[in-house]
Amino acid sequence: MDNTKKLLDEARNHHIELTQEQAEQFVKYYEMLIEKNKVMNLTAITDYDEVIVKHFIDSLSIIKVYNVNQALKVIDIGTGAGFPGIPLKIAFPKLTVTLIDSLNKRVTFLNEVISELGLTDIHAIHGRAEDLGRDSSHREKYDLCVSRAVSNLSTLSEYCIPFVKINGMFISYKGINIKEELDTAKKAINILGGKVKTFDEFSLNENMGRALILIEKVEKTSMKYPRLAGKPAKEPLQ
Ligand SMILES: C[S@@+](CC[C@H](N)C(=O)[O-])C[C@H]1O[C@@H](n2cnc3c(N)ncnc32)[C@H](O)[C@@H]1O
Repeated sequence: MDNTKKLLDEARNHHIELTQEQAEQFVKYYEMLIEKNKVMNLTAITDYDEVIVKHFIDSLSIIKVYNVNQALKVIDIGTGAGFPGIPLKIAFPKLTVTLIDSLNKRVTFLNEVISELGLTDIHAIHGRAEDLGRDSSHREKYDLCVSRAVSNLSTLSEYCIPFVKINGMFISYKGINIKEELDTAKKAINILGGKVKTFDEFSLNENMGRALILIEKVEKTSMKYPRLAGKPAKEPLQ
């Protein structure tokens, strides 16, 4: 089956409607990912069918719990090869997206993808969450912060919550069985001005359980946070 048709069908199975042009952008992104993966470490998953589900559909699964089909300012922390930020921008073009990663080589790749796919209102920035979260042009400037596979929820909350506006949302993409991790992180979330709204566990396919944790920003984050680079990972708030 043709690659764009496969993607359109799989997206439809997950109640996501894409246009032919969007499907072509996803296929181009896949090709660039596989090509660049030969010279740098971007993804352990390379099979097209697996990339569709485990990277693309997983990134878009947020639509189950949050309306991303609107003009929101979104930041993706520790985006790596662009997940979930690039699939979100392709599928929901009204979003304005900022991608952050501490590895410059990955940011260079992301800029190549943005340019090749002709995406607009999306920027890739090289930096650490701990530094950019203190920068007034990013701090408390986003409606939505997303992050997948970067750190435990306590550390991640210190990276992410400072970027979110009051009444905005931080959504963490996790595997299932997150109850204990969530309980451990609740105090940190509270200290940072967040409040766990809900979490949703679901299956992407028969052997891939996933969870999305929604954390609402209810108060301004104290200027004490994020702490200096490295500290949130070394000594997670508890
Ligand atoms: C395992 S990868 C996950 C990438 C992508 N989010 C995904 O789901 O495929 C984690 C990424 O987070 C980045 N990262 C880790 N700590 C970071 C920090 N403090 N600030 C910014 N990026 C960070 C790493 O450079 C890496 O690209």
